[in-house]
Amino acid sequence: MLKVDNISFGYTSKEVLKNISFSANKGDYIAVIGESGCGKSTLLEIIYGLLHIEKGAVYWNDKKLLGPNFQLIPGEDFMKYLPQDFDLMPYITVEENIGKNISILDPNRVTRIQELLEVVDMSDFLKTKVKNLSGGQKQRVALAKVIAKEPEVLLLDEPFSHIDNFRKNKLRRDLFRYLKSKNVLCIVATHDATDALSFADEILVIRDGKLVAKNTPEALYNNLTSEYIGSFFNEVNEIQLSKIDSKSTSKKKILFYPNQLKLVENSEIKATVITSYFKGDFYLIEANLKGKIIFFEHLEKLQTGSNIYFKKN
Ligand SMILES: Nc1ncnc2c1ncn2[C@@H]1O[C@H](COP(=O)(O)OP(=O)(O)OP(=O)(O)O)[C@@H](O)[C@H]1O
Repeated sequence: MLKVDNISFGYTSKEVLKNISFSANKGDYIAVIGESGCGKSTLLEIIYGLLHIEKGAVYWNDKKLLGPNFQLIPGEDFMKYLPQDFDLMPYITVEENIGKNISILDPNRVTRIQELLEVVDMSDFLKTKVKNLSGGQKQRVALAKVIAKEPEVLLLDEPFSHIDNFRKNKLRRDLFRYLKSKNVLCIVATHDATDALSFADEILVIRDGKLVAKNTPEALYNNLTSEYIGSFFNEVNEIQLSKIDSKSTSKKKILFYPNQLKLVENSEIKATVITSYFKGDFYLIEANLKGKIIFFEHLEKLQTGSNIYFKKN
């Protein structure tokens, strides 16, 4: 089990991580989300042992990890960390790069490299020099390289940021299935809602260096209590209750997703259409409701300026 116990850290006197605690088990996939600069990469670097912490500690199976001030080479052997600027050697081939993380004494070396390249869908590039690959291809090779060592803990920082949507979905499914089968604990810092919602066992939400929520994807999505968290997954409407309930005089604000508003023939909740955004299966409609911008889903495009009426699901 990995235990992060009350860690705080600052690059300068200003703390960028504050009292972070959580634990995770082998085989878990934990997604770390939060706005840019909130401290996600810093957290991964502390866990891996690249940054020295004065406050708090990180434990693996009850053993306290020493951190960079006590190691000749910073970083733990049983972990692998893939930073945002994936570290590959450009002038050697894909095969040689991945081979760097597999012992030359391993009798299955060649088949392991092939198996890893299959996971990231790069089998055709075995003999290609890394400098001749695109950004997304390099990222896939970098992923194959970090899993080559069969780490017990894998820390990935924005692992699919250079990969097109066309490949991303299959790659995510193949990679996370592979990591589960090997019982690897994987912690991923991500801006991508699908990385977190569809694959994670648990999501950690960081805001201004603090851990503000930790829960399953379903619990976080369905219990919409914070615009900060909800807007990571979808558009979030925040509306004063009295604007959608004529009987209410409450100043209380409620939060809801676009699919929780339904268009009706007539009602007391009237809005004006601003724009319709095509989303594939539906249009996301932006409308003005008594001076407040709201979003809702609708199957057809709506005329800008037309009046519409709602009820809340
Ligand atoms: N080497 C450094 N020296 C000083 N400050 C740093 C350093 N690295 C990061 N920071 C600062 O620490 C804070 C947290 O940065 P971090 O990279 O952990 O955020 P993040 O959540 O990973 O951001 P992003 O999503 O943009 O990658 C930011 O304010 C950043 O400017």
